[in-house]
Amino acid sequence: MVKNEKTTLGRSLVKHHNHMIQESKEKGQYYKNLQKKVLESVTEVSDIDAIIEQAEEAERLFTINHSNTTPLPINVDTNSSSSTIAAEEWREQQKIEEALHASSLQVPRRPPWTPEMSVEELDANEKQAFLNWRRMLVSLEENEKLVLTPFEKNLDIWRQLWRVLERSDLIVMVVDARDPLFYRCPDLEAYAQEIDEHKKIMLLVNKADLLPSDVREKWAEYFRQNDILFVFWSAIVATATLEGKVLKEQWRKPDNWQKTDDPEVVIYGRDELLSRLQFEAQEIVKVRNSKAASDASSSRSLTVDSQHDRAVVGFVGYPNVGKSSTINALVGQKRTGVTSTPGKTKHFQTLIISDELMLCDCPGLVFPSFSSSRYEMIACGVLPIDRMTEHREAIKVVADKVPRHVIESVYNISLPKPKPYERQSRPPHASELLRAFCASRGYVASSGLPDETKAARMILKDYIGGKLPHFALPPGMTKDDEPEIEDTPETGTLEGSDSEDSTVEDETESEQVPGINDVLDDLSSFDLANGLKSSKKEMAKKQTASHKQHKKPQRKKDRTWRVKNTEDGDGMPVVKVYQKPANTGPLKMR
Ligand SMILES: Nc1nc2c(ncn2[C@@H]2O[C@H](COP(=O)(O)OP(=O)(O)OP(=O)(O)O)[C@@H](O)[C@H]2O)c(=O)[nH]1
Repeated sequence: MVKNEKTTLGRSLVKHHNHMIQESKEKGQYYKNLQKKVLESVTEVSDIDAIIEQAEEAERLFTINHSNTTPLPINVDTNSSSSTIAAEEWREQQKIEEALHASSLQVPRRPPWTPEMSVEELDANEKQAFLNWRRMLVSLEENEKLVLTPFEKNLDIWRQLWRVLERSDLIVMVVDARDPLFYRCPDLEAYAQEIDEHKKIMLLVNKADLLPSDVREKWAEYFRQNDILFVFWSAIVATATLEGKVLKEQWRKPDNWQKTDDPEVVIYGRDELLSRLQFEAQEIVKVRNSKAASDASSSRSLTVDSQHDRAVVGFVGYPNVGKSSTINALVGQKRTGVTSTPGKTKHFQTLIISDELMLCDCPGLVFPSFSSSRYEMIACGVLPIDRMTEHREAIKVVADKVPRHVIESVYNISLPKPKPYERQSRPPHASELLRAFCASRGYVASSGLPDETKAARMILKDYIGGKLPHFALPPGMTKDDEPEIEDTPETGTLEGSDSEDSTVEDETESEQVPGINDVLDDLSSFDLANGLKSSKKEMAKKQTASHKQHKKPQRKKDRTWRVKNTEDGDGMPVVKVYQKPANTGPLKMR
């Protein structure tokens, strides 16, 4: 009897315990779901997701408005018929179409509002306007020659931008100095002026420490010619100076950074930037206030803080361009989170600097664009590396932009030379770069093949962080105008005769049809590493040391890339070096 009682009590205790666990699990899931909903950047929506999401939204709006919404056209097949036209010709036509539709590529506008509107009304209007905007972009994609790259699809993120634009007098568009136009959104400038004609946009060309001064000069010229207000800046250098850190040389010679007589080419310091921002913003406030005094009806365009005569400067831009780093440097302490992962800032923040100046940090936004591929966006740091599915596509962007000898020098690797029948100046193939990198570091996946995914991630991090130097030139400038990227010692990858051959062929730049000897040569030099030093010397060594070939089975020899290069000095310890964000490394600034 006593035993029975005990068993019942035990059972009910266990039952109660299990029940509590179940309850807490459910709660946990609930809060997790809630958290997920908070504010997440959405740039990738599959067709089916888009259909479901838009159907839900359309239905919701229908019940609110009782109005008929036309079905949203979804372009499910974006690739049709393109295969029939030659790639080059296709690209040309695409460019024409892109230019034709450039003006349709707008950022979404906030619908007109008044303070008297109810929250629900405001919300419904904004959602309807956003849906119309998405519809417009989808209809653009119906044109098979137009391909939109991933862009921000979360209304709440755009809402943050709307608020920052409305509040700010001066809007600072932060761009990455290595390709300022990629990160510039001209329509944002138009939109800011639609809100208030007095607002101005300034291009803050951040990460200027990664740009040689002669390239800065070229960009300065371009900005001046196109009436673009700009400032060269480096948040990382300003922060280091503020903290009294001595920045040591990183991967290039910094001595010529400030070698310029042009005050507009100099990289601004913190105090200079603060006073310039304050000056520009206060000018705007002054003009507006004097206009407002004569025209009382323009109260709608007054910024919130203009009542206090405090100028507001808003920072906007793509993810990862350095908005938060800039604000931290300007404020003088860490007020907003900084990481190399795009999309860190989720909500806009305001920071009062003084009675005269307030700063406003907006979450990074991926603006709609035609011109760049998803992989370019990953390589440029605006989409997270985690979104990379085809790592070779992303590495191709790197291989195309960083000169071959620079890659070899930075990584201390030898990339396979172009075959005699190929264009001698061709960039390395992604596969060549990845395999040479894996070989030098001994990266092997569980399958036993080179761990290209790991290599791709590391290379991309270096490319984004600045360890692999690269930069774009202003439109209209050719490669001949490109200054040589410095600090690239001869890697000694090329045998004397080979390099002579290549100089001759470089001049002609023609691709020849491979002869039978070339094909046989390629086959004989083929190995899994496809990028190791398969030089003639090595071949000769293999042939003469025939006794070694007898001792080692062929299979083992073909896989030498797995363990090769440990004597090259940068085996696994490289991980320690390269995993550290490149920009935390010290730089010397004069
Ligand atoms: N070399 C260099 N790197 C910089 C500079 N400014 C920022 N970075 C780096 O760029 C990365 C992104 O910086 P953040 O300040 O987080 O960029 P953000 O624009 O606020 O990013 P989101 O939060 O995604 O909007 C970090 O790894 C920074 O260390 C700079 O002037 N020079």
